[in-house]
Amino acid sequence: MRLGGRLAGAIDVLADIENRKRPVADALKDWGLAHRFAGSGDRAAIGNIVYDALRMRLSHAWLMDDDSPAALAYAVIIRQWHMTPEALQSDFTDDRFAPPALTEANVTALASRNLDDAPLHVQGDIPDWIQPSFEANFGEEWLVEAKALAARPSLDLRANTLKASRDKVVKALERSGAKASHLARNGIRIAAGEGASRLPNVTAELSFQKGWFEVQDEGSQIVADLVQPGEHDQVLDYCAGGGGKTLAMAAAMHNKGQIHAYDADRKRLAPIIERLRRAGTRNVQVHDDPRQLEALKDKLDAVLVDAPCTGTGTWRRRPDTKWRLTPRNLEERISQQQEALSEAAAFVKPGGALVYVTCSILPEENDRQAARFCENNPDFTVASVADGWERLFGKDSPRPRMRDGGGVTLTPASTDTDGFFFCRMQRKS
Ligand SMILES: C[S@@+](CC[C@H](N)C(=O)[O-])C[C@H]1O[C@@H](n2cnc3c(N)ncnc32)[C@H](O)[C@@H]1O
Repeated sequence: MRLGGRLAGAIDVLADIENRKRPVADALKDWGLAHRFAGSGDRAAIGNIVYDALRMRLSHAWLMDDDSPAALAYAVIIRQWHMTPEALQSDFTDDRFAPPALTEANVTALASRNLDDAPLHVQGDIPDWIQPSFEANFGEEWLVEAKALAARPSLDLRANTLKASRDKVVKALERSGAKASHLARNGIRIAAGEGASRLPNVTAELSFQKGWFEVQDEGSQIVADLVQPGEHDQVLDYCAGGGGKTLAMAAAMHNKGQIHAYDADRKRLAPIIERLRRAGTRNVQVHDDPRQLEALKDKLDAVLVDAPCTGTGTWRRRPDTKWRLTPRNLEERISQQQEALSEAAAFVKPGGALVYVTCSILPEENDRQAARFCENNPDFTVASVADGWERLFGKDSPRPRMRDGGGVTLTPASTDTDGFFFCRMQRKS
């Protein structure tokens, strides 16, 4: 397929997502099934246009004075893939699969509008109602943070040191452009490509089947590292889900001590079994019934609550969720977080730690939750993360946003990772 056919395909997918309120992955998959002649390169290029359009939906629509799927898709090629409207039109003249040309109104708007004149939330490509939360969290830097959340993310992997060193994994994935990450100790990064370029399917590699590495954002690796579980510790991962953090902690503990992995949702927990097997993990017990945890009350050195959240820190990877999020969703997540925190706290032994993590960058879900928890549970106080950060990642490493309150926020703009919040609350001895 030439660019015209790919652009037309992306317009169909964007229309499907909008009309039927469908997840991006489902809409892309259906398009692929209905167009079996399209090769993997075509499908990847269409996916790139769709994801790029959703990441910068507001600013694209403002500059085109049009939020139709066609206007958004054209804006991607012109603004993000750096082709001029003239070059595009000449490329499309003999392409019968190309979409209808840009409208006169689009061309005029694009030539005359300047994004500096747009409302600030449009410049930052975030929903208007969430701007005050960004301002509260990042002060004058909020627009920089918002813009960084609209960029394409890299593909991040974690070397599973139970089976292979980071060097060994980097070598195995050399032809994919894999390099050691700057921050995470076992992190490996494959840079985001530009335009139609696609990321490699690393899970098809033999080295993945052998358990040498996991796909995990560097931010997620860093927060798991910051838990700093000792080799003889008893740890509970209370919201273990598919086990991303459990696996990272199990390797950091050198397969020693004990991790209990629990999740209230059995379906989310299910994939952990196969992942633990592939990783060669021997220090994890999986629990899908809260009654199995009864005997652990007041006994554990560290309890991790990787809480359900709005996922605002992962907007680069899941840009459709940016536009679906509502104030009501945020309220729901806040109350689920409070519930999970108060349930999990019961397992922390005197002198132990309750670790609170989200993949959100909103203060309502982060510092404010930690502060509220400590206010209601005077047995717990927030501990500083600064020393641990230096010890783990070095003095000169990029710094997350640290607050006086003790929690740290990782962001694409500060640490070049997904957005994550980490806070350690120590229980009195
Ligand atoms: C952010 S996800 C966890 C991701 C996982 N830790 C990882 O690293 O792959 C949050 C999880 O919390 C679980 N959850 C929500 N409320 C819970 C509760 N009260 N008790 C236990 N798990 C809960 C959800 O089912 C969901 O799987």
